[in-house]
Amino acid sequence: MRPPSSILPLGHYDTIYALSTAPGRAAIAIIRISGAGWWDIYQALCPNRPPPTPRKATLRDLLDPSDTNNILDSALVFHFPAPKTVTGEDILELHIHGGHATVKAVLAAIGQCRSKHTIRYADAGEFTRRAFQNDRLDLGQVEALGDALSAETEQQRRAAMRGNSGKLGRIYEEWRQLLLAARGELEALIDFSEDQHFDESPAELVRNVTSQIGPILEAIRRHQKGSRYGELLKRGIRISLLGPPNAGKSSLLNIIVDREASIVSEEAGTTRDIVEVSVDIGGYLCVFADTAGLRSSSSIGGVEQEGIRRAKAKAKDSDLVIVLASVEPSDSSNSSIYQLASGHSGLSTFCDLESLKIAAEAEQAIVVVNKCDSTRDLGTQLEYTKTKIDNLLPGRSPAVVSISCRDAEQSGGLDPGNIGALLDILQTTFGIMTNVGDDLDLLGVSERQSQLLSTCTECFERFKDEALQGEECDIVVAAEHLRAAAACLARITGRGEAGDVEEVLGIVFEKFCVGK
Ligand SMILES: Nc1nc2c(c(=O)[nH]1)N(C=O)[C@@H](CNc1ccc(C(=O)N[C@@H](CCC(=O)O)C(=O)O)cc1)CN2
Repeated sequence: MRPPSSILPLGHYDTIYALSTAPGRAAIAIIRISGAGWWDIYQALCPNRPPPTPRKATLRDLLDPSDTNNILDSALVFHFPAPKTVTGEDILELHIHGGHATVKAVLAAIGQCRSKHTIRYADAGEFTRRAFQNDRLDLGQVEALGDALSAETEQQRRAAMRGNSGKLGRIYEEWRQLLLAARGELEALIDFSEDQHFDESPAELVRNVTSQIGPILEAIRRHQKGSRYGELLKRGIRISLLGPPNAGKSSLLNIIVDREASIVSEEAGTTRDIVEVSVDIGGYLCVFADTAGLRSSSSIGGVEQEGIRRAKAKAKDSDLVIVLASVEPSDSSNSSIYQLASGHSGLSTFCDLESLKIAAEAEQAIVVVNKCDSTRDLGTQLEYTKTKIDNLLPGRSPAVVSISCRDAEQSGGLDPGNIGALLDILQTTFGIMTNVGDDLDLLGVSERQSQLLSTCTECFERFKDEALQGEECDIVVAAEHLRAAAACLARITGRGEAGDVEEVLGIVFEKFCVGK
């Protein structure tokens, strides 16, 4: 029988197959086969049966090619004819029962099929690589797919899907075409200026091109902002918990992650190193760094001092700083401790100045006042605390929330220890930190793409510098800057004259699993 699809595959690639669902026991497993060899595989497994109707589920017994009395499984099979498929090639999907032995037997049978096409097990990401090679996806979409596959939180998933539409790739391609056209005009000047009459003088032309790239430059800035926010969602929001020893940093972290993630001890200065814990708060991936308690005292040892140094460095590097203040009796041994407000029965609100200094410089900061136990009446004291913090961090007015780790650990109630309020404030803050405006697609710009956009703007700047020379402007040099800018855009999508596509593909496909 002739294969039902008369359309030849686009490239001359091996036929690849793989288990595309997770290995292990499951109700159903899907084996995907991509390439011209699909027909030989189908015939070997379903001898003398008519081809499946394209894109329709067809029930077939799969037989062992070396012993046709041995029915391997009763499966649903699908044929997706090239080129309108996910890889651009013919695809055969076998939806089989998920038992280990069934999957193993069917994979072994496919491996034994005879064909003039080489049939082999796929490498990691190879189906997606085919999609790229056959122009079904651009590099940005491949990256987004990788992100979608590794998304663990709702916001990671949303950011990944934003890069998936191909819209960004189309925009970059449009810009690239514009630049190439402008470069073409400049080069026409260079090549023919002696024997042809041009409406525009070279200086005028360069000026026109400069005004054409103005809006692109603006758009690039928006894309870079989107990328920063998208990365916050994808790689997680890095949060540092700062405060004096025993303020309750580790307890709070443990309550938040709801597991024993870092050492909790009554002894001051036990969290010497930085413990990083990832947690999903309202769909946002948060990476908490539980740092050594900050205190400046000559009596502390070298190891602890190193811990403090690292804590400060980490805090500078984080996206959000949570300063932990607490309500307790005064600790005279700690010179950097600061009394924010004094209250009843010898209790005051304390914070340390080092933490506040770091918060003053942080991208975002929140102050959490711990040890506000239900037994304490702290209303006015907390009001004073808020006012004091606003005075100490002018223009920042960070959210101040009171909690009690002790209540959270010990008692029931609706929201013991007010932790729910803290989590609400965190979520609101994350929303503000990642608010990219109406054009949500900008969240799909990856870090790699953003770096290329930076290089692209550098080329623009060089072009503009050259253009500013007016009559002295060197057209050859100016055209070269435009070519370099266009090449950056080509490397984003992996199309056009993108030189190092293989290298980029290597990086992008590292994330992929076999079967994808
Ligand atoms: N069984 C199965 N489920 C799957 C996939 C798959 O390959 N197989 N996918 C694998 O990633 C995802 C779906 N992605 C797909 C993307 C494009 C086409 C496709 O055939 N596109 C054609 C025709 C589109 C149409 O019918 O309108 C095209 O784009 O030309 C199929 C699946 C998730 N679920």
